[in-house]
Amino acid sequence: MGQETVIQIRDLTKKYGSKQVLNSINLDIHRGQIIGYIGPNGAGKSTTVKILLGIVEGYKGSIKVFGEEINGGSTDYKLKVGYVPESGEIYDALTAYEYLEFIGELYGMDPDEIDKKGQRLMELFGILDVYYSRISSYSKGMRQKLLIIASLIHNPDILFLDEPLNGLDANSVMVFKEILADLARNGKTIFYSSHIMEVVEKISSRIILINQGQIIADGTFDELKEMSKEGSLESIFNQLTGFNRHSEIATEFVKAIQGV
Ligand SMILES: Nc1ncnc2c1ncn2[C@@H]1O[C@H](COP(=O)(O)OP(=O)(O)OP(=O)(O)O)[C@@H](O)[C@H]1O
Repeated sequence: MGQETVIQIRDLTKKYGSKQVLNSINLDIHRGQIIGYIGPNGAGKSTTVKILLGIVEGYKGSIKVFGEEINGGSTDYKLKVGYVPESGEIYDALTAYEYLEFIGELYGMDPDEIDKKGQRLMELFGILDVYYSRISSYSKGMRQKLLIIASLIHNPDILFLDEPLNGLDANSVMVFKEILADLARNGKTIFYSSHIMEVVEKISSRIILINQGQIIADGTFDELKEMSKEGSLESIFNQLTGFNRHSEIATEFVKAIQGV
């Protein structure tokens, strides 16, 4: 597969007002990698992803996707990108059929192709029976499955996932993890943001840990283990982000609830 760079980030810096949210991020992401992008709440993960997607502007530095600077005006690269947002902004009043037609057409797909593919993917996820039902009637997991299908319907080369397992049952999680591995084997690049360390540890070919807007670790799970001498990704995460007050905070929290 070689080392084809699909995303190149140089000195990416972003401020909201006077708050420095990203502080000189440098990254080269290669074709076929599954990047586990992790970090504490507020570290800057979503901001990075939204900048890469062209949703957030006003940053400093350079970002090239497939060799092209993304603030250069061309939005062609967006056709090659899929995105599962953390909180699904989804049109409740539409049916899955209507929603997928809408999304697919934005990507320039043929309506019949969208319909055929949409039905097949819904069938494989076990939700074909609600294809013509309004999304407002869906369970949480059904909505998540639809969001995943919508992000993949145009066969993107890069996939950004923000807590994609939200609401999925254990069987669906297993299927989805296999899908990600298969996609990566087929040369797709996956940017996976999550707080579920056991999953990130298992599926990622490379883990990037961001803290206070800076990359503080970047490597395979084995390399991170070697670096920190900790066993699980959860404990590596705690150690590298300098956090060891779990019990103390929990005790104080329970005391505060009880008013003591
Ligand atoms: N639109 C905004 N205006 C002002 N500040 C923002 C905005 N969006 C994000 N921030 C700030 O930027 C910082 C990084 O936020 P971001 O959403 O990137 O974090 P994150 O790593 O994705 O966190 P989480 O794990 O909680 O989702 C936070 O301090 C947040 O308050």
